[in-house]
Amino acid sequence: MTNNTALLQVKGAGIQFGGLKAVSEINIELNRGELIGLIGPNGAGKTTTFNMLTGVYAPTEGEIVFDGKKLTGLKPFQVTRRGISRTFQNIRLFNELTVLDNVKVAYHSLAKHSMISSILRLPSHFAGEKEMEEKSIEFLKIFQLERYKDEKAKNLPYGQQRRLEIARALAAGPKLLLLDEPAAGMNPQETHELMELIAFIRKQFDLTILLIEHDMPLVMGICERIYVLDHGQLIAAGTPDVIRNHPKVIEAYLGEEVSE
Ligand SMILES: Nc1ncnc2c1ncn2[C@@H]1O[C@H](COP(=O)(O)OP(=O)(O)OP(=O)(O)O)[C@@H](O)[C@H]1O
Repeated sequence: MTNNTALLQVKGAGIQFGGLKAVSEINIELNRGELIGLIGPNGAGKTTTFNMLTGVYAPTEGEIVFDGKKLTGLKPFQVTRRGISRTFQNIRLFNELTVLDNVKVAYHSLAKHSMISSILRLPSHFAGEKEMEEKSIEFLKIFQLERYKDEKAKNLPYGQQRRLEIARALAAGPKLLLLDEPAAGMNPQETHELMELIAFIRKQFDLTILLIEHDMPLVMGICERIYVLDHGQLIAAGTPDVIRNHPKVIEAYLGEEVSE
């Protein structure tokens, strides 16, 4: 099925590492404004899919089209500029930088003032810096992190670090936000707050969101549709109700429990 309004089209994309086909000919289509889940047992190929979408790995088959243009072959920074931001399964913050600087770094790539004006310390540089700082603080407020702005990122409690990572991804001004297990390691209260926050930023920033998550209540509770990967293959796609009762999905997850 082709959809001209789709923001992202993954067309038969896959990747092979030596003899291992980590992801095989998957088709994913995200419409603008959707909040979609990507689930599957350990090692199913979820993070590898994110890595293909963000230019970390070039697919060895198929192609990826984003916002009407081919994405395949672009470098990660080019993908970010096209409008895709992500968070990582293992939090990747600049630990020694302050909370505020972590957001400013992301915002920097989009700032209007140039490197030359920064080096020459032209007035336009300072105007740009000020604007960048103000906007970064706005992001921190949304994530209730403003009071930590001068703390080093590494000193934040774990749940707050996860929120900071999302704030930083958002500061890059994406159209598509990829969240890799954003609730990992959070307690139920933090997870609940995170769900509300994800729903809020989606509306506020007109985002399309693709979410990898092992927390089933979270995925089932907020996603409109869900894609399921197993052994690098897409085994099911549909609404939470369809996925909950899908025989292949039940089998894939039973397999995981047994092997664990
Ligand atoms: N750079 C790489 N080189 C070789 N194999 C890789 C590479 N990256 C991923 N793989 C393999 O691809 C498969 C899929 O891994 P991936 O991390 O995408 O799974 P996942 O669904 O995200 O799992 P989890 O839920 O455990 O994070 C695994 O077998 C993994 O070992």
